[in-house]
Amino acid sequence: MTDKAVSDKAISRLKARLDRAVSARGELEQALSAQSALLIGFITKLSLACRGKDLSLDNKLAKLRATLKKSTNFSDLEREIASISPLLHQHIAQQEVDLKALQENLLLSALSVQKSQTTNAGSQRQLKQLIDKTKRGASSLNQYLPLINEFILFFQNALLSLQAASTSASSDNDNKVTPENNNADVADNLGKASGNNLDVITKETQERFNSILNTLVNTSKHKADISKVKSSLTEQLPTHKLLTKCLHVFDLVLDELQQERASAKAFLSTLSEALHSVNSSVTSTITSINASNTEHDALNLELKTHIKTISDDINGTNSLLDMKTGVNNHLQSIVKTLAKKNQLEAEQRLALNDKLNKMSAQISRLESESESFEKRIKEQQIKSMQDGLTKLANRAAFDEFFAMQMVHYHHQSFDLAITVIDLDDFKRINDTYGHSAGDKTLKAIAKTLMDVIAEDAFICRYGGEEFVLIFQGFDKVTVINKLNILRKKVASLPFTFKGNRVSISLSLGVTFVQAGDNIHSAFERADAALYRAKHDGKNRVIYG
Ligand SMILES: Nc1nc2c(ncn2[C@@H]2O[C@H](COP(=O)(O)OP(=O)(O)OP(=O)(O)O)[C@@H](O)[C@H]2O)c(=O)[nH]1
Repeated sequence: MTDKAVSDKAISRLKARLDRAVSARGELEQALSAQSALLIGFITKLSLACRGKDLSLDNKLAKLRATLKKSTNFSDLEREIASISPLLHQHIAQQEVDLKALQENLLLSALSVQKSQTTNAGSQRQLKQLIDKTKRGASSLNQYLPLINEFILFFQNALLSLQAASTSASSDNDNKVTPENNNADVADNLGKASGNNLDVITKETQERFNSILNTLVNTSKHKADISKVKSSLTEQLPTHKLLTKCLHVFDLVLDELQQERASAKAFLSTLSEALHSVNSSVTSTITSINASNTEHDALNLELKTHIKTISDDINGTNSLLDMKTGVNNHLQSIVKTLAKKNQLEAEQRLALNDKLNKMSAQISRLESESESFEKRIKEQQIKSMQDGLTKLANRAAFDEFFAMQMVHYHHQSFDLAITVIDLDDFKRINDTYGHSAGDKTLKAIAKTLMDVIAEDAFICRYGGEEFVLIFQGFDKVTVINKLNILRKKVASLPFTFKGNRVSISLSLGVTFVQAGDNIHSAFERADAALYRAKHDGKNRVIYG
C-alpha cells in the first residue's frame, strides 16, 4: 500500500471517530438540556409552592431558574442552592407555626359555633366530627385543605340558613308593620314573621320546651295546666305562640314557687308560735311551781311550829288533862295545815297536768306539721332527680351517682363501666308520626331498659334521646354481652304508629373507667365510641 493510501485510511478512521464523538456530544447535550429542563421545571414548581411566603426566597428561586436557563456552570448553581437552603428551612419552620395557628383558629371558631347552639342537632353532630378531625391535626397545609373546605361549607350553610330566616322575617315584618300598629300588633307580626320562617330554630326550641314540660309535669302542682300546654305542642307553632306558652308556663312555675315559699313561711311561723307558747307555758309552770314552793315552805314551817309547841307544852305541863287538851288543839291545827297542804298539792298537780297537756298538744301539732313538710321536701328531692317523661333517673342524678362512683374507684379501683346510648334515626319518628309518638317511643325504651338491665346497672335518661348506664363489678365481656342483649331486645320491640310497623334501634358506646380518668374523660370516651357506632352503621355496641 502507498503512503497516500495509508494516510487516507487513517484520515477516514479519524473522521469516523470524530463523527461518533460529535454525535455522542450531541446526545450528551440533549440529555443535559433535558435534565436542565427537568430541574427548571422542578424549581418552577418549588417556586410556586413557596410563592408569597418570603420575598427573598421568591427572588432567590427566580434567580436560580434564570441561572439554570443560561448556564450549566455547576459551581454557580451550587452557590445559589446553598444560599436558598436556609431560607427553605426557615420556610418549613414558619409553616409549622402557621399550621398550629390554623388548627387553633379552626378549633376556636368551631367551638364558639358549637357553644352558640344556633344549629340543629344534625349540624351539631357534623360540627363535632369536624372538631374531632381538627383536634387530630395534620402535618401539612395540603392535608388541612379538605378539612378547611368542609368547615367553609359548614359555616356557609349555617350562615345561609340564618340569613334566609332573618331576611324573610324582616321582609314579612316590613310588609305588615304599619305606624298605626300598637306594640302588641308589632310583636304579633314579628312573631308571625319568625314563626313562618324560623322553622328550624323554632322546632329545636319547641322540642327543648317539650322536654322541660316533661320534667315539670312530674314535679309541678299545676300538672293539669302544664299537660294542657304540652298537648298543644303537637304541631309546629309559630314563635310568638310558643313564646306566649313559655310565658304561661313561666307564670305557673313562679306561682308554684310563691306558694311553696308561702307554705314554708307558714310552717316557720307556726313553728315559731308553738315554740313561743311552749316557752311561756314552761315559764309560767316554773313561776307557779316557785310560788307554790313558797306556800309549801310556809305550811311546812307552820307544821314544824305546831309540833314544837306540842313538845314545849308537854314539857311545861304537869296536868294530864291540860296536856291532853293542848295536844288535841295542836293536832287539830296540824290536821288543818295538812289538809291545806294536800289541797295545795292537788291544785298544783291539776295545773301542771293541764299545762303539760297543752304543751303536748302543741308539740304533736308541730310534729305532724314538720312531718308533712319533711315529706314534701323529700318528694321534691326525688322528683328533682327523676326524668318526668320516662321516670328514670335524670341527668342530675347521674352526675351525683357517677361522681360518687368515681370517688370510690379512685379510692380502690374496681370494674366500672359507662355506656352512652343514643336512639337511631329518632328524628324520623318525630317527623313522620309526631312528637307524641316520639314520647311514647322514649317511654317504651325506658321500660325495656328497666326490664332488661335495671338489676345490673344504674340507668338514666341523660337528655333527649340519650340514655346512660353505669355498670359496677362486671367484666368487659359480660358488659358487652348484656348490652347486646339489650340492643337486640329493643330492635325486636313491636312499635306500630299510624298502622305502620316501625322498628327502633340503639347505638351504644361503652368504656371502662381507667386510672387516669375523671368524670369527663370517661364520659367522652364512651361518647366517642357511640359516634363510631353511629358512623359504622348504627344498631351496634362499640367499645372505646
Ligand atoms: N318526642 C321527643 N323527641 C325528642 C325529645 N328529646 C329530643 N327529641 C328529638 O330527638 C331527635 C334527635 O335527632 P338527631 O339528633 O338528629 O338524631 P337522630 O335522628 O336520632 O339521628 P342519629 O342520632 O344520627 O341516628 C330530635 O328530633 C329531637 O327533637 C323528647 O323528649 N321527645
